[in-house]
Amino acid sequence: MRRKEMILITAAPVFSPCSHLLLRHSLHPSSPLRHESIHRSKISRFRGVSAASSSSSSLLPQPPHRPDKASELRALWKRFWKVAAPFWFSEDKDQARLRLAAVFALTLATTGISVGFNFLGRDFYNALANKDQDQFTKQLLYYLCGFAGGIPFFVLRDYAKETLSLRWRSWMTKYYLQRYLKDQTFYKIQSQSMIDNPDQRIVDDLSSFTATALSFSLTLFSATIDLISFSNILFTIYPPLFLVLLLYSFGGTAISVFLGKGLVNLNFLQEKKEADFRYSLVRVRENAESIAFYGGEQNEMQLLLQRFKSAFDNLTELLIASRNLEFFTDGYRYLIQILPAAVVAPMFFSGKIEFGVINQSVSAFNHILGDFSLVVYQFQAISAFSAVIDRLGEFDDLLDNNISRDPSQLEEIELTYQSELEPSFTSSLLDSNGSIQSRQNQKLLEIEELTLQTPTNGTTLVHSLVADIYDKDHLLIMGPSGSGKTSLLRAMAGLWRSGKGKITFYLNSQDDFEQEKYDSQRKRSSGDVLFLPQRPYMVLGTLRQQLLYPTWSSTMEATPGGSQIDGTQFKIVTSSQPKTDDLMRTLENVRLGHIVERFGGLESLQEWSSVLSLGEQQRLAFARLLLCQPKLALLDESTSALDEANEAHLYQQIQAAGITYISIGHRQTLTKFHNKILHISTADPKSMERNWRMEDANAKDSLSGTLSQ
Ligand SMILES: Nc1ncnc2c1ncn2[C@@H]1O[C@H](COP(=O)(O)OP(=O)(O)OP(=O)(O)O)[C@@H](O)[C@H]1O
Repeated sequence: MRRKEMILITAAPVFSPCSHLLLRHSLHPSSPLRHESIHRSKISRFRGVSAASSSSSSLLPQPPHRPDKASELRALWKRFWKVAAPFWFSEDKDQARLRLAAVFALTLATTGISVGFNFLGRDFYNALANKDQDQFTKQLLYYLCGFAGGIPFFVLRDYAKETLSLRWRSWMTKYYLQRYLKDQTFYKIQSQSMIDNPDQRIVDDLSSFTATALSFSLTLFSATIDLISFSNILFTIYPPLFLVLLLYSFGGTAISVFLGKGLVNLNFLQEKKEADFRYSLVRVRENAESIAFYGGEQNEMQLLLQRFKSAFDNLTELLIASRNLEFFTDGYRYLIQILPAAVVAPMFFSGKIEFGVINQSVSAFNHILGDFSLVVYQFQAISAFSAVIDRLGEFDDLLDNNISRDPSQLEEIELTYQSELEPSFTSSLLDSNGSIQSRQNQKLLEIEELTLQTPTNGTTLVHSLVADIYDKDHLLIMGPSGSGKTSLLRAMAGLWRSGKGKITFYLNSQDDFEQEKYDSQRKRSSGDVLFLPQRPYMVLGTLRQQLLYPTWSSTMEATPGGSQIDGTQFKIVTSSQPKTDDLMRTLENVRLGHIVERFGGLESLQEWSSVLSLGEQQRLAFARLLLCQPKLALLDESTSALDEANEAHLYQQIQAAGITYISIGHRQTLTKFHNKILHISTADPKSMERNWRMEDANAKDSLSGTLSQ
């Protein structure tokens, strides 16, 4: 529900004799308001069902069974409160409550002004009917003064409401983003298809929630005040008119609920189909090069048209259904204009009331009917709002980690970070010129009896892995495709917890350990561990930002409107930011110096994943690694797109920088940059045998191995 609707319900019947036309306009198919209603409407029984990405919808949990309407309403109210409450108890609560009080006060004032206009209207028409020119001029003046004094209250009420809604949205956006990006929740949601379209919930649903929640509360408030003020007027004029009004509004509500029930479902489907269509277009954009190489335009065209047609067909049905409903609702609205006049006219004819009272009763009737007919007028908006509450409530539960873990899963991998141990172990390592040296090193990583499973179906990938990684150890993980190499890195990064066993990192940064909650995200972002995926992630930004990612980021700005969510959680705190010279030198070190000139400097803004080759992107990722200088680097086939000479060069660079690394790779040429090799074979689901073997990279004979591949 939007601003225009609020005015229509509370003020329009008095301000304009053509209020019904305005009201009708707000629900006209071409009205933006109506469009939004149609576009967003869904029903709560569809909770949990995808509203956009068709690709994920089938994986989503089925909607829970709802026993009856009363408990459904209670659950909806609980969800509403859970989503709405935090802002009003946040650090910004004083400002928020003050502003809310101002909005309510202005609403009260506008209702008072409406009542005043109701009486002005009566006297105005009485003067007209009595041909009393002096009185008429006086009333006309009063009316004009009333407009001049009253209109600012209506405008200010709407402005105050909109700004409060924006403030609320801004706070909630930050609140949701903070939890979404915390503890890799965004990754769990995506990789396990927990809910559909979190992005849509953060952008559209939050915006719609704050605006509608505020509008609905104000509408209910002003409807109650209106009801009290105008019922009195109407009752004083003619009590039976009040009875007619009650019958009319309750009957109208029941009929429109009955006629409109199919519409809600169609609205829900419309949103999903439109989102599917939009999603296919986004995929064409994202995969433009692959599609162009394949020459797959025809297939894409067919798919796109198919999805559009599906949306089109549904919209056609929806328009027919809403047309049928409008036959009733439009009639309902028009009849209001003559019904009260028809009821009180006999009293006017018999001289019991004056002419102006007819206008007054029409106006009061309109007001009260508007209050009683909220369901008729706002049918689509109410159902859309209940769906928004459901979607946000579901998201909120997930972000609170209430449903992120499968309760049937009793065990999970334990991932801990401890301060570093005293150097106590002598390990062998390969130095840059290829000879083996022995020296005392610190243990950086310990893996104890790790059994790793896939999160969605619990397939075991690795059985009882035991491994120790010491400072300057370089481990290469090898194995057939799909055996679980990347998944092992996922477990080390804390992304996957399914399985059992223990992974312990021994890293320094004593200060960090004083913090109460110490999570893997913080550890990794503190620069101790850096992960390089096979396909490097290019952020949206300049070349400088590419190089600084993810170790250094710009400080978060204050929330608009002054709300004070702590934005520092994701601020990355490490050593001071590298200077331009360091960045240039590092680019030279990874043989990318030429791109600075090619793209016009470090501040150049490009779509980097498109303008750099995959090999160049992998070199850029190594530049990040060299700048960040982590204690431990996890490299997932991060040189797969490079020629052997470049690959060797990069490994020499990170060895020279003293970085300990664990790599995944298929090429035999990689072995010379590692001193340990972990061979993983595809796990046999029927066997509990270990499916891995650790060996010294220099014991070349054992590379033929005994493992079945
Ligand atoms: N989110 C997931 N849910 C369930 N299974 C998954 C998931 N992600 C990956 N898998 C499965 O886990 C297995 C191991 O995947 P992983 O990516 O670790 O293999 P890999 O050894 O790195 O393969 P490659 O060498 O081809 O990159 C695969 O069979 C894959 O299909």
